[in-house]
Amino acid sequence: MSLPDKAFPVSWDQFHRDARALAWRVAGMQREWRAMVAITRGGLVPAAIICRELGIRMIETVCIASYHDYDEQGELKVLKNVDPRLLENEGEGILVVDDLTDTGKTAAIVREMMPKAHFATVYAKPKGRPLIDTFVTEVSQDTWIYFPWDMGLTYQEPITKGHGG
Ligand SMILES: O=P(O)(O)OC[C@H]1O[C@H](OP(=O)(O)OP(=O)(O)O)[C@H](O)[C@@H]1O
Ligand code: HPA
Ligand SMILES: [Mg+2]
Repeated sequence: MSLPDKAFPVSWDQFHRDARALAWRVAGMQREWRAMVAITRGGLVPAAIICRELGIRMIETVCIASYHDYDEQGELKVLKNVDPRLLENEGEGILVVDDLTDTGKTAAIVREMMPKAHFATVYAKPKGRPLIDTFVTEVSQDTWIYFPWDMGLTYQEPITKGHGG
């Protein structure tokens, strides 16, 4: 796997704060949501935080699998679709949640199913941004976001090691 130029590690605390900030933004729209759709698997985490904040109890998933590398994304496969009732009215009143949009390919597939749904992600990269209605933080396209559920505590070399410090 090739490594990204820049790394953006996110702790559980920071993710909770950022997901809550996304909930505040969506709450500010003062809309009633028919249901929330989480894009698995990454979207399940912000979905849990946001549905709690917004009082949404009807939670559905759309399950999409992809082979992912930093600069390469394989074919996307829809493993499970949403309940057809949510597709009524082109997804109007549905809040779709994911952890991030990168190339926008995942969001584009779900957008095709529900063109009128509201798409919210915690993080966004420039290519995916046009596909998303609300997000919290934008990072550059050459940044890899490291989510807390993909990380563990490891020893860090001192910054000055090997530099005469
Ligand atoms: O905008 P894109 O380039 O499509 O990338 C964004 C998607 O990639 C990640 O999911 P991934 O497919 O890695 O699967 P996961 O959520 O199961 O980890 C992330 O959770 C988004 O869903
Ligand atoms: N981080 C984690 N998963 C991802 C990313 C990222 O920056 N882009 C696409 N899937
Ligand atoms: Mg995902």
